[in-house]
Amino acid sequence: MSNQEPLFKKIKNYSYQELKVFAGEIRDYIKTVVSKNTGHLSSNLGTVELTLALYRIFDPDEDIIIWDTGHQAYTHKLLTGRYNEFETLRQKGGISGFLKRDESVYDVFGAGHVGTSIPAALGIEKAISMANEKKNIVVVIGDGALTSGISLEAINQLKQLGSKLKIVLNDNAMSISKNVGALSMTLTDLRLNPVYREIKGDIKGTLETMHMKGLEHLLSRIKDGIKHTFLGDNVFEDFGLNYVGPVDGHSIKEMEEIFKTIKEFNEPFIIHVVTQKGRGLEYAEKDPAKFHSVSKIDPETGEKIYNDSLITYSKVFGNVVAKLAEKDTRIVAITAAMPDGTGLTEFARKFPGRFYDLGITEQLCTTFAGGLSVKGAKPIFAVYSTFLQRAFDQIVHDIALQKLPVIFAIDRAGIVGHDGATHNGVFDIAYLNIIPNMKILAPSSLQELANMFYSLLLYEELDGPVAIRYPRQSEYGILSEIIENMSRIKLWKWEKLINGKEKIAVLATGSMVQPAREVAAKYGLNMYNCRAIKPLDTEALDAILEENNLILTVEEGIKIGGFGTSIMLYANSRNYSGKFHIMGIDDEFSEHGTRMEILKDHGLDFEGLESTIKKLRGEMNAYNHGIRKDRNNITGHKLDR
Ligand SMILES: Cc1ncc(C[n+]2csc(CCOP(=O)(O)OP(=O)(O)O)c2C)c(N)n1
Ligand SMILES: CC(=O)[C@@H](O)[C@H](O)COP(=O)(O)O
Ligand SMILES: [Mg+2]
Repeated sequence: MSNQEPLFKKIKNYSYQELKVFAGEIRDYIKTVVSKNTGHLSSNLGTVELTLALYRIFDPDEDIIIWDTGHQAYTHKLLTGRYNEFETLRQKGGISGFLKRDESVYDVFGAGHVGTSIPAALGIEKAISMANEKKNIVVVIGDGALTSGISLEAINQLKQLGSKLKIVLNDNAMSISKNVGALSMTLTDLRLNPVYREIKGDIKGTLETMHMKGLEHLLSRIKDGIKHTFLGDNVFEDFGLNYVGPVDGHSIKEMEEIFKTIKEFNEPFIIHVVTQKGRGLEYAEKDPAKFHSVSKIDPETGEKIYNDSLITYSKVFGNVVAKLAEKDTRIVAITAAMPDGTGLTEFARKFPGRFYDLGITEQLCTTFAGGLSVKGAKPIFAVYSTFLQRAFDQIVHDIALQKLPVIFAIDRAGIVGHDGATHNGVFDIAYLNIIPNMKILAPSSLQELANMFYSLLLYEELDGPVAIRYPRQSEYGILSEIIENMSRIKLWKWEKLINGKEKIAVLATGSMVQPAREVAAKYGLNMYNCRAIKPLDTEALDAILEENNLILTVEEGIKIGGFGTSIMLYANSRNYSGKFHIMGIDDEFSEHGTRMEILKDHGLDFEGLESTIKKLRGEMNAYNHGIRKDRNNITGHKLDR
């Protein structure tokens, strides 16, 4: 935890001119660090003035300020004692790119997934009132996050719970891509409707008069005249919130006036602040979605610094399904606000009528896919592993129980790298493995990913849901060749890759096949690509149990409930008497760093796999040698007699 004096104390004395200069410095600093460390660029450039204004009026030592998601809270980090450490953003051992309670007392509620701010703030508000304390509680939430299920569920409770939350709605009309849904249209209306604009013009003057006349006058006006100023009669009023706005999110002065005023009220408010995603950096302003989350870039041009011949699993997935959808008109693709990240942009362009971006609604997407499948469509829900966690019950109750043929394309499965603990997709094997009727596949290469979708979509009669999990990884490959070379594979059969010399079998799945294969080749071990995680290929497994004295399983996922656990249970049911070892991720949350650094921490890189395999092989040989020696001893002893 940082010992630096928090800057939010200092900025209270800055003039507006000094604030303007400081905002420029912050933008430069964010650009410099993010371009070399990776991170969230556009969203953070948009919240600089908003954070400065907020922290001049509300005091993080006195008030409670909760940020949703945290991908836009870099200025918050800079102002709350982490200015120097910001250089280490998202690096191993450095500060997190999201909100983390262990990192700072000012990160009141940890986040990374959207929509947690209003629910958590409501709980905090109730706990404070139980302790007879009084504090201002402020939430900062984006227009995208506002549309997520739990945000709306929480807003629905505000009135009933007598909440006094001050919700700052940071509206940039964007989720990662363009925001979608009716609420986003309402926000556009509020932003653009000339009636509101006109009234907005009144706000400043009215507030000034109100301040002059004092607080009592202010309070007396809240129910009547205030509505004229605070634009009532919109959807938020129905939920018990006083609506204020729209406010210019790049005018510190304008925001301060509003924040100062609403702070005086013991009433719940939504303050509609309009910001520009990517503000102040030309390339980010032009294409905020592209610079939402960036890998290393040239800070001046925004050009990516990467090897052009590497392609991602997401890109192959997206282009493959866009190709296959030409052949089968029943194929439909769904995303929960991640069309770019999941690689579905090409599909959306080619088949707008068969593409659904339903906003940040993983639960809705899952059950919606179920509905589509009931009437003969072939829905593919493309989703990051970590976000699919939100839809566990929908997978169980709506999909698997009813044996509905929904395909889950699970991207970012495994360690994601710099995003860290909130985003690692390490639980999906375990949480899907335990669901009856669920099938799970994991490709070991880009070509195998293409072949899996090809075989599944064009040849397989599905009798229930299938998940295909693949990592946040780039590999060498040429997209056109991968698509041209697509062929039918036996989806549920494991592939023996190496006929070893020893009675040791390595059973690896997905991203772990390639590194495990290198080690197995070096030591002459039997090596299998276990592309089907569930159901197990029991025909192959029976033979493996028969032929080997040591079985090692390797997966990029949590060990408990994972692939290795399934093999162990099966081996146990067959009274396997050989040795068994599971390699995967221990029962802990992994930190941030590069993907390779974190895999190394878990012993899942080449060196880690080699050292475990060498050790186990050594123990095995010593054991066998021991048995032979014991046998010799016994025999010798007998001879002695
Ligand atoms: C549950 C969940 N689903 C998806 C995401 C991915 N995600 C991160 S930020 C974001 C967009 C949020 O939009 P908004 O709240 O408006 O923030 P902005 O970036 O526009 O400031 C999405 C979809 C997530 N973090 N959590
Ligand atoms: C904040 C958030 O959840 C997303 O922006 C996520 O960080 C993107 O991850 P990728 O960079 O892997 O697409
Ligand atoms: Mg937004």
